[in-house]
Amino acid sequence: MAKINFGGVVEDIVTREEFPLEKARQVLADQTIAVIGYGVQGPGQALNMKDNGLNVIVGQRKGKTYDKAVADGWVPGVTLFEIEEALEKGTIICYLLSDAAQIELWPTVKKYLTAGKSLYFSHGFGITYKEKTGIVPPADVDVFLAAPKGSGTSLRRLFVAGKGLNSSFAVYQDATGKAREKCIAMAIGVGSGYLFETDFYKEVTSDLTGERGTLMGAIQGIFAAQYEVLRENGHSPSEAFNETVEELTQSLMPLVAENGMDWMYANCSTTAQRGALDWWKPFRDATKPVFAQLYNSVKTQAEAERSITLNSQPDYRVKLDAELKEMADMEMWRAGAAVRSLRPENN
Ligand SMILES: NC(=O)c1ccc[n+]([C@@H]2O[C@H](COP(=O)([O-])OP(=O)(O)OC[C@H]3O[C@@H](n4cnc5c(N)ncnc54)[C@H](O)[C@@H]3O)[C@@H](O)[C@H]2O)c1
Ligand SMILES: CC(C)(O)[C@@H](O)C(=O)O
Ligand SMILES: [Mg+2]
Ligand SMILES: [Mg+2]
Repeated sequence: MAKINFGGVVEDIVTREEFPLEKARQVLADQTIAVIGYGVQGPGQALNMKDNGLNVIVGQRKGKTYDKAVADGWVPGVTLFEIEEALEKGTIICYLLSDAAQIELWPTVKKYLTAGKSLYFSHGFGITYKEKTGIVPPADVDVFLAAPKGSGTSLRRLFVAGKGLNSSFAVYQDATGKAREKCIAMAIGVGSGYLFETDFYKEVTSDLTGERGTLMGAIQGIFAAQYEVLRENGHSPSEAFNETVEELTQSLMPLVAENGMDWMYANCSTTAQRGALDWWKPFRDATKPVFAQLYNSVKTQAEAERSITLNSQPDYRVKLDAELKEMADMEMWRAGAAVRSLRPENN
């Protein structure tokens, strides 16, 4: 493992140089990798592994998503199967159903986890909350995870562009003595950039915090707050949207991604520098208690409980669609659709 200094803290990291794709292919040469579920992570991981020369099949129930798998080039009866058939053929079972569906399907999956097989996750959820999920793998299978730090959509897009999302990896159970090398090989195979090690608890705890926090929940909240203040003070929707979201995503964030926010601060107007230097701490101080509350809600498993209970109800889809529609109907995101349609590349 490479020792990398992250701002003063040295961590062991796996890079593609130390664990090249060729090594991943050797480790996984005799394996049939069954990707169960073809939602968001399923397609990204399955297609990347196939393009990386690994032996991959997909297990998906019939319907629209199965048809999408066919459209993506998976061949029924050859590389695309009903879930149970894929579970039977697979030696590494990639459990990429939604976290709620993983609970429902677990009794079926467990039947096919015979000695020496591997169970792969992209989240620490099912195992960490085993008292709630009932997901307790047999002792004679390897259990590990590789969790791409981003959407399955970007995992695929970046792979196609010759880049890679970073992933965390963790081994929960090593029955064969080979779990760790299989885990790393899988993480490289799905198209990761570099890998950092974690455990199932830390993965789920940081992931639930991140997606509820700065990655989605907090940022949506801050967008809404600023947009509302601008609108309440007479600014037009286009002005409010451009100054809240469009400039961030189109201009500043790509630069922050390349160079960091410290560079961004050093490369804006002196007027912006003064104000942004003055205001970041009040924003930190105002939101930190909310982040502490969020972390606590994750730690006490209240978030897991809520997610399992609400996502397992029969009318879950209907209720979710209503909540998503409410967001899509916000003036801010309707203004956003209009702004996006005006981007030169969309004309
Ligand atoms: N979405 C992401 O980008 C992302 C990123 C990192 C990790 N993860 C993790 O990866 C795993 C998969 O997440 P996802 O977002 O790709 O899942 P998803 O919500 O897109 O669902 C995946 C599949 O589950 C199937 N499914 C749902 N209910 C089912 C049922 N009752 N019976 C059979 N099949 C059913 C769907 O057909 C779909 O193919 C989860 O553990 C998630 O936390 C997701
Ligand atoms: C893409 C995310 C938000 O990082 C993932 O954690 C998810 O659950 O979808
Ligand atoms: Mg997540
Ligand atoms: Mg995540």
